[in-house]
Amino acid sequence: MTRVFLESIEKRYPGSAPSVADLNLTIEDGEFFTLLGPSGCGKSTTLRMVAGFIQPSRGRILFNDRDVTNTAPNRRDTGMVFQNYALFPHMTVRANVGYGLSVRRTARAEKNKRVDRALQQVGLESYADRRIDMLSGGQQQRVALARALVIQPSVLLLDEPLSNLDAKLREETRAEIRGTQKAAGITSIYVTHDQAEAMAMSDRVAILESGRLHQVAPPREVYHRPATSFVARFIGRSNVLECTVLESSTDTVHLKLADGSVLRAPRVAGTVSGNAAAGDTAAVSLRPESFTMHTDTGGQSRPGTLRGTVKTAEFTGAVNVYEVDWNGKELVVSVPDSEDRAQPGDRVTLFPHPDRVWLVAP
Ligand SMILES: Nc1ncnc2c1ncn2[C@@H]1O[C@H](COP(=O)(O)OP(=O)(O)OP(=O)(O)O)[C@@H](O)[C@H]1O
Repeated sequence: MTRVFLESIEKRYPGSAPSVADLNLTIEDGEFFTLLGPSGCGKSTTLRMVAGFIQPSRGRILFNDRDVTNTAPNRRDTGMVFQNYALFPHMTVRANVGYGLSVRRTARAEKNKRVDRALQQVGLESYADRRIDMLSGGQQQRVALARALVIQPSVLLLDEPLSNLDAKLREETRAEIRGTQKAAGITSIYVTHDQAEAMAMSDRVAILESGRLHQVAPPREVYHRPATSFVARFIGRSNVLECTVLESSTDTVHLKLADGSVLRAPRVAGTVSGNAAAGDTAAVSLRPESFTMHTDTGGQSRPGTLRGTVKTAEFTGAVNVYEVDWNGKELVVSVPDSEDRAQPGDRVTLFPHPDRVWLVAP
């Protein structure tokens, strides 16, 4: 039963901007929590501070009420899975998994019992006596997971564990890791730059950029209610457009786009829209699938719509993806395939669904 608290954590290397700046996070007991962001955003540095390999320049790290900020890595009670597995290739699976217990001088019978259980947890019972160099990459990564689980850590730390696997194996292994973590109920912190992986596996995701935290939320919320334009663009695809707030009522914000079109967005307390006031400049995120699209029949523009010209049309199976030139900007629109397909050069009217118009911090 472990909650992890990061309190005002900063990591600054001499002569450069902070790698991690004023980071506050609470990771709940049993949670699968992911640190997500592009290369260099500070996710590995954060994970390594929790492991104890890197000392924060400022702030505290707590496991429940135990302050571990100055505790040595081997006394923190964490298990770690690395990108490159870090296994002993000439030793057997059993010897690798049991290594941490041997170091801790665990009695042989107890050690065997725990190794068997860990191998069972990752589905590798029948490989116990194989040498590591005779396993596939995915199997090696499962051995690395078993080795971390066998010491029954309070917190499991995983640093891009799937990035050496090919795409298909990565998808299979992510489901296995997630299943094993849930069954074991261990508080876990996972680092990845792959947003699809983060969305598929996590209870909650923290999105970092240049050492700064943009948002912490469950995957669906991050997708449908991104806090900032960076999150809207980094998670899936989005059309992010500058706008001005015209007025806000109890549950709706009216906004004006660059071409003068007026859209309505839901007003939700605790988000950018909740604080929107007339005259503010903001940005609006419109996911490609949040539109319906019709071939333009001319006449006056209707309120709440955008008019543009199709530049490209791509059939992808279930949906057609269009690039639409709107006011000199390229919008991506994804609509279900139908008889009424638009062609490049067609004038179209886009109807954003009012519930899917989402205000974000610029
Ligand atoms: N030992 C160091 N000395 C100076 N700067 C460092 C050091 N280690 C990391 N950094 C810098 O800190 C920032 C964050 O690095 P970090 O490795 O945490 O990023 P990351 O998000 O994990 O990236 P990646 O996905 O590429 O591993 C980067 O700008 C990096 O250059």
